[in-house]
Formats: sequence, C-alpha cells, structure tokens
Amino acid sequence: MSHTAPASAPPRGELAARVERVTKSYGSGDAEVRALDDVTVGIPKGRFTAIMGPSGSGKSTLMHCMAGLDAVTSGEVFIGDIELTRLDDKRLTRLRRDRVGFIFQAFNLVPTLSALENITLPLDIAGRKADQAWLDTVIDTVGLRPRLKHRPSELSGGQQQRVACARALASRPEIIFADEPTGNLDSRSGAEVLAFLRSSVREMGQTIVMVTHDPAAAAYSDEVLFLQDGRIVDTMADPTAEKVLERMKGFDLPKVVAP
Ligand SMILES: Nc1ncnc2c1ncn2[C@@H]1O[C@H](COP(=O)(O)OP(=O)(O)OP(=O)(O)O)[C@@H](O)[C@H]1O
Repeated sequence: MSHTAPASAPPRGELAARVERVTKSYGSGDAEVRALDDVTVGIPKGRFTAIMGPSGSGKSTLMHCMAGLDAVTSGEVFIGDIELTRLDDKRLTRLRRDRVGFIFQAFNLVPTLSALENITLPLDIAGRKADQAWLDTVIDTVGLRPRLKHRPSELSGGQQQRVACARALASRPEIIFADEPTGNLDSRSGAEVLAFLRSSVREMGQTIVMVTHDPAAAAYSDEVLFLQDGRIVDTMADPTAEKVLERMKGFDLPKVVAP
C-alpha cells in the first residue's frame, strides 16, 4: 500500500487538532476511573491517524474529547487554533457543525431520506449550499452515483457506510473523526470503506482520525497511536497489519511478576 502524501499536502508538522495534558475522569473518590491520564498529542493535517489499544484503554474517550463531544476534566483541546474548552455550548456546536466531520460504527443515516439527501443533510441544516463540483467528486470517489436516490434500507451496509463517509466529506471539514467505521461491516465492505478513506487523505488532502480494534484497518493509516490505561504508550509510522498485530499482542501479555 502506498502512503505517499498528496502533492498538495500541508508541510509536515502542521496540526489539525491537538490535546495538551488532557485528563478525563469519570466518577469520583473510590469510584473514579481515569479514562485519560495526562495525554498530549497532535493530529497532523492531511494525514490518516489510527488510534488503537486494548478495550477500556481510552480510545473513544480520546476521540470524543478531541472532537468536543465530551468535556475534559483538565487540560486543553484544540481544533486548528481554537481551544474548545473555552467555547460555550452554542459555539462548540457551531464549530463541530462547520469544521468537523463524523463517521460512526452505526452509520447513523436518516432512514426516510435518500442517499443524496443524507449526504447533503449537514450542509442543509447549516444553511450552506453544497459546492457542486466538490460534491460530484466525493460522490464519484465513493462510487455512489447509481445509488443516490435509494433509501438507506435499499443499500448494503458497505454502501450505507460510504454514504456516511460522503456525508462527512461533503462540507470539506478540517478533520474527520471515525469511530470504528468498519465495525459493522464484512471484511470486503470494510476494505472498500477504508480504501475510500485512504484515498480521501491521499487525493483530497483530508485529515482523518480513526479509532479501530482491527490491525488490518489500522494498516490503511499513516500512523498509529497506541493507548494503554489512558496514556499514549507508543506510535507506529507506516503500519502493516502484521506489525500492528505484533504490537497489540504485547498488551495482552500477563504482567510478569518478579519472583
Ligand atoms: N460514561 C462513563 N462513565 C464511567 N466510566 C466510563 C464512561 N465512559 C468510559 N468509561 C471508562 O473509561 C475507560 C475508557 O473507556 P473508553 O470507552 O474510552 O475505552 P476504549 O478504549 O474506547 O474501549 P473499547 O475498545 O472497549 O471501546 C474505561 O475504563 C471505561 O469503563
């Protein structure tokens, strides 16, 4: 798989989002769970970043805090130069609507709307007009042109997730957060969606952050962040499924107790 950055890729080092010394706790006292423990990390622009780690390591929490869907206990979160923890709810909602795209495991399409209506829904809600040329590019890249009038129930799971991908891309967000986007798909449909996400990074310069359990999915990314116990414990550039699987096995080993 090629991981060549697009010719128009921003210079290395520019960040689309970052968190600084973020801690997120649930509950308090004896019942406190520290889901994120002093995490500092940046998400480079125009790159595909995967977040992996054992169950309960804090992957979803990190993504939700980064995307402004969940409030942090302490620390700072930035989308571009904007610090999210300083925004009131209204401004935060507007920022998410205008600058961030989301893809969820459960597709989250509106059943009564056609594929095309689902794709343009966030723009319609924001009162923005779709850039037709861009929309055409997105629709052709996800290969949905013959299916635009279909309702979600008339589409396969893979097609539905491609609609959700097109919906996330339609507004050209600065960053897309994808939470287990292939979790509900068979491996073939999953591969189609991942190939599309990969090409949207390579050819359209999109920035994507994806939480996944699947080493084969992580292999589509440029870099993997590994979380354990609420901390980033490792990173891997240009991952392969084999290398990621090897690294993940390390997390499952029982802790060796010295005799
Ligand atoms: N709303 C909540 N209330 C209490 N604890 C929570 C809540 N959400 C998450 N946690 C805890 O925070 C920790 C991190 O959870 P998180 O869902 O971020 O992990 P994850 O790596 O995404 O897990 P998985 O791979 O199983 O989805 C876990 O110990 C979890 O039980």
